Amino acid sequence: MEKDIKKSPAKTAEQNKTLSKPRIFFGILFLLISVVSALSFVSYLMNWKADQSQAGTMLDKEIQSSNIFGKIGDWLGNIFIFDSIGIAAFIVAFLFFVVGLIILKKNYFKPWKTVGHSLFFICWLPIFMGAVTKGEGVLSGVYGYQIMDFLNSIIGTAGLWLVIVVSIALYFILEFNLNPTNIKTKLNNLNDNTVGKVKGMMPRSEKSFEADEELEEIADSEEEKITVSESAPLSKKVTKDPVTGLPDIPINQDLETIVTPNQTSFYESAENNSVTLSPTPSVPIVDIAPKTDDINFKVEVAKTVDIVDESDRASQELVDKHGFYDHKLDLAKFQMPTLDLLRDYGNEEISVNKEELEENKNKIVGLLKNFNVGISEIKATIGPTVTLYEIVPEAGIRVASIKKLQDDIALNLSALGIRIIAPMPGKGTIGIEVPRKNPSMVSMRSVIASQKFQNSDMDLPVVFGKTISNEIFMADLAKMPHLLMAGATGQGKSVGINAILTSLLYKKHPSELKFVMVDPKKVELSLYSKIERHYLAKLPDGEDAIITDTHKVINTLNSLCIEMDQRYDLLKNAFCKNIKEYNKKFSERKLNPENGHRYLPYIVLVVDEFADLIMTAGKEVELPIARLAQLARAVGIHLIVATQRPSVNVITGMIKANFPARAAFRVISSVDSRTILDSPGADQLIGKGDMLYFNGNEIMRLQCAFVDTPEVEKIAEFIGEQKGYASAFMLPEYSGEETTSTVGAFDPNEKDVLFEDAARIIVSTQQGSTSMLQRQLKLGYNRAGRIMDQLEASGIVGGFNGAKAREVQISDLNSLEQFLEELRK
Ligand SMILES: Nc1ncnc2c1ncn2[C@@H]1O[C@H](COP(=O)(O)OP(=O)(O)OP(=O)(O)O)[C@@H](O)[C@H]1O
Repeated sequence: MEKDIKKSPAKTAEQNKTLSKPRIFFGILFLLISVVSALSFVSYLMNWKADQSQAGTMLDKEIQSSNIFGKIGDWLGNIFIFDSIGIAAFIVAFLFFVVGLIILKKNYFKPWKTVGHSLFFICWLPIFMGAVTKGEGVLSGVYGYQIMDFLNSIIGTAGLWLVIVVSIALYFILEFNLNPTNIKTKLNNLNDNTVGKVKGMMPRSEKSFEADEELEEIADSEEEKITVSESAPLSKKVTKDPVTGLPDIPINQDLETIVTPNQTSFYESAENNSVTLSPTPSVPIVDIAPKTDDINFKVEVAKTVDIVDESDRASQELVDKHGFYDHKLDLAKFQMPTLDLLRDYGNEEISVNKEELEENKNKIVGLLKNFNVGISEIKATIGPTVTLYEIVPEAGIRVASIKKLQDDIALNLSALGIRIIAPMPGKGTIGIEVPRKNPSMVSMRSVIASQKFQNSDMDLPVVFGKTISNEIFMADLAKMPHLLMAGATGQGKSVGINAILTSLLYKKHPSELKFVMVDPKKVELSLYSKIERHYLAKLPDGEDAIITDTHKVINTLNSLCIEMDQRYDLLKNAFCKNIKEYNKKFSERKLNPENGHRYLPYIVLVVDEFADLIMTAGKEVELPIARLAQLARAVGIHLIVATQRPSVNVITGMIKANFPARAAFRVISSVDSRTILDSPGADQLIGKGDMLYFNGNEIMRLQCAFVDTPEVEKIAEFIGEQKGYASAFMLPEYSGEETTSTVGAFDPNEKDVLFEDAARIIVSTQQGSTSMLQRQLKLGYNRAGRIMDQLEASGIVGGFNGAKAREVQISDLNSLEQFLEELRK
């Protein structure tokens, strides 16, 4: 026992770290009481005759005690040894020791078993000592002597000894399951063990000795674990079949549970220490695994379990010590934004204007009658901005004939934004959406405060607004998994982006979510710069987290691709299919940070004006975006790409194919609507947040929730004022071509085919600007940059001049032509 404490001081210290202070205090107190009383008892036994006369003189300083712990020791000895149970008092000291260990969570002893055994001996030993000493001395104590005397008077000396012998014999038979066959087997085993012991006396290397100790330790702890969960099977574990000598295991008992603890520790320790170990008698495996071929087979079975169990055990140990990994711990005090940051726009109850309803109904019915379309039923559902009239046409009416009437109905109702849904999916009706004269606003506050949003367990919950039946509409960005947004200027696209970002900010802790923001318009997303150290991600050399420069966008997108590849490697090494599984495993401490594992926050890339990027950087932006859209979903990278111009050269087939979720605000033409939604309708919207959402199956009309710039500002301020990380989340460094291309000596063989054209443009305009080259020659940034470097190397333009254009060294085109002639030679 002491050996156990000594042999792993580091481990003990580590465990103490996790013990509460009162636990440590009381644990040590009990251990001290046990040691003090044991020493007092020893000292008392040696000096009791002399000291007993001093009983009752505790406070008299004149009188000295010869007990090692003075009068207290003397007093303890008197109480426990003389007045009560004699030398069985040592068992009491031992019990204190066990209690101390249990408080310190050192489960070397099984509590109830220990208490049971101790009680038996506390009763039996004093009587036995009484019978042996006949009441002479203190070994039996008063209790032992009295009982012995009492029994003696009733059943005589022979009867007394019979009781003593029978009781101890019964104890051993019950405890060790002794019967004649068993004893025989034990004796046979004893012979084997003697040989083993002789072998064991051979000198062993220090390493193998340590390994043995470790084996014992692991076996102990494993055994303990099983006891906690399956105490019954464990008790059966040690019993053996009297005939075969094999472990006595019920048929329905899980063999692995029994064999595993010992086997596990055996193999693991052996591997860890790189030495071959023969199981020693101290390792419990020997108890349950006599040397027969069958048992070897069991060892094989256990070995498979071994690996899983051991890693689980290691992570379980870590979890026991430190608890689950808490990714929020760095910003443990972070407060999620409160509702009062969002403006209350007052009553949002939908007012029912009966006259308007009646009027519209009559107009629809009348018009359809004029075109010989009979209606058997009509029903109105009032939404925030739109009323949906559902009609059931009479039998024999063709749906197409009603669809054709869209413009006529719009004219008749003299309303913009009429949409006919024929037929309504899953309803067997035809829907006519008619905008209301006095639409009600859907505030961000009302949707964020809703039960639906508050109780949502989506990974990346996005609340868009309300449907036309006035229900709150939410979608999980993690499942979309990428969103394409389009809408002509002033139709609510920026408000829509803010609504998405706000929903995420209200639900996700900074450790769980990072945004990469691209804002070529420079003003739309600048509000979010305040949350840089909480929620934004950027390149290690990036100054601003919100990217406005096309050149930096390319680097950032490529860096995101690297992050995606790295995340895939991490997932592969962790045998996880997606980021959720991976993070769960990481939190359960099953992944070692030393192997590069880390908690992975979701990354949401937001591009506010995609058309602008495509126009300036073309394929260089399109390719990484398409790659991310194709692959990044499983690793938690999601894209929100918005554009004012949903033309086919901006939203190419490659982009469209990888963005299953689309949100369309009002667009200018039905061609644009088809580009974004693959169907017309977005051109019929009424603006101001009226939108269509397509999730790959059906198109839904929604009223986007309204969140104003001052509200977003308040939220950003609220977050920004709180303690954040030291910097923004760092994306991997991207060392693309543009960063490696250094301006060296000019090599005519390597010059770009457009080199001369570029030189002419530069000289004729006298402007050494890369972006001008991009525009004029319709090049991507990288290529234009490379040409500019070549122009610099050849001496046509001067060196890089910060924000200013480069100096042009040749003043006119004639001189340039001569110069180029020279270069060609
Ligand atoms: N959900 C909404 N509810 C009510 N009004 C809205 C909503 N969305 C937008 N609006 C109104 O429309 C105006 C323009 O919206 P927003 O700034 O989002 O347009 P946009 O499409 O982003 O334009 P741009 O592309 O030029 O930035 C807002 O100022 C607001 O008055």
